[in-house]
Amino acid sequence: MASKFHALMYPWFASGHITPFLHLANKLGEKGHRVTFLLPKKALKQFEHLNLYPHHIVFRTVTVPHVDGLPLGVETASDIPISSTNLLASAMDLTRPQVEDVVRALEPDLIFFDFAHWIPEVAREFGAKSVDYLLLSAAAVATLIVPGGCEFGVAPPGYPSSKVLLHQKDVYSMKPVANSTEDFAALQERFTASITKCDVILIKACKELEGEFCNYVERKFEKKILFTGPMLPQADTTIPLEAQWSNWLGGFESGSVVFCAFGSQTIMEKDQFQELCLGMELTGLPFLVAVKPPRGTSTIQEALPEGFEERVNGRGVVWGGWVQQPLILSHPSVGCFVSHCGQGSMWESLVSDCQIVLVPQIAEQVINARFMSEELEVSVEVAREETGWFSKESLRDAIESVMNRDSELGNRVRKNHTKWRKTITSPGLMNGYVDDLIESFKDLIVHETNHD
Ligand SMILES: O=c1ccn([C@@H]2O[C@H](COP(=O)(O)OP(=O)(O)O[C@H]3O[C@H](CO)[C@@H](O)[C@H](O)[C@H]3O)[C@@H](O)[C@H]2O)c(=O)[nH]1
Repeated sequence: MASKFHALMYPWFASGHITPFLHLANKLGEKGHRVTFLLPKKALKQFEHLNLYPHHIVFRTVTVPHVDGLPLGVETASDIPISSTNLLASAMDLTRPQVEDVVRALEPDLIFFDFAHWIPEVAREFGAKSVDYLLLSAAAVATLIVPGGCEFGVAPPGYPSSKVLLHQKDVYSMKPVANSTEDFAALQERFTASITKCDVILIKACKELEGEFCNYVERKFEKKILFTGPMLPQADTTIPLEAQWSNWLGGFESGSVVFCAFGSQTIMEKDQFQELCLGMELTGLPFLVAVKPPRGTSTIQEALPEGFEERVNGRGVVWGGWVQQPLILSHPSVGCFVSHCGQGSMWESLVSDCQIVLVPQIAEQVINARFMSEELEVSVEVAREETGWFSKESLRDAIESVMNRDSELGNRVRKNHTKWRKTITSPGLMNGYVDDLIESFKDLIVHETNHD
């Protein structure tokens, strides 16, 4: 083969997926490889600025067909509650003829995917190799994806941790991802088919951080597993933080502001959202909360607790739209990040200087949060009741435990966080992983696939 390859990327229609696929595309583009990046029409505007190598990375759009049950015009997961994932995934399945046309015309060497479980068949038909890119921590793959999985509270033989487990009390986190058991089963089948049929599994994990989990996953799958290492984006210096936030944050002392965001998909129940606001108020600290309006409301304003705005006026803002999270996390005034621990946010929190408080929403985020809090000891997880509810007091206590300068726990997580940040940002580590990955991809392209 030529020394440079051509990869097609077709990520799940969600910003938590499109963004990290683009980070990988940039690493390949930086080394001179070509990438054709497929995404829904509406998503193009939101993501094209993340393409740092336009000479090497070219976008193509697909039209997302309508599926009964989805509101008209829906193209990405941010437009729907997470429980409707299966419907949008069915719409993605209907794009297969469009994808086949692109593959037929462009003849890529590799196709990267995650949700489109039929990609391995398409790839094989047109002589490409398929890479299932799992945007999950190795711990989440070990507990939720490997054959057999994990029972509540029980570590299977050889599983590397007695702490990073789901327990009966986490059952709340299993509910939001599907409307019914059939939907849940359909999603699981999708992942199993992807893993079984692809040529290689690529996991967005770093052996320095999750070594034992990486080893466990490698032992459990009967196929080649690659790890991306710290797939950190290059800082985008072309777009500064919006003035409204840099001005507002600039009015507070260094490290004093609590920033809270729950990713692109979380929609909270209204009472839990109000409790979150009240917990922020109880801390007495300045805060910026950027989350979607809760279920059943169309604006944040209509959902706020009684009298809240007047009481926190000048020190607290609750915002219902998108903010530039990485830039906010690197603002000197921000000292604490209250996060749902989606994988993108997990990495962004690790490379930031902020203290980390975790409020996971779905099972995979619970595993990430346990890994961060119990194994690495870089964060604290907010305590929940048996019902899954978290109180304003438990949120306040968790924030105080890391923000209080005299707190032993706060100092411990700060010290551990500093150590891990240095490890994952150490010079040469990321580039070494990228070079190894590229060699593995080249090997894959030249060798015959040896499974059916
Ligand atoms: O106002 C916002 C909200 C989010 N982000 C960014 O959006 C990304 C969010 O990604 P992530 O933290 O992974 O959360 P989700 O959007 O919730 O991601 C989905 O996809 C992830 C990757 O599979 C999973 O780990 C999560 O559980 C799943 O909810 C991050 O880069 C954030 O910086 C912003 O820039 N501004």
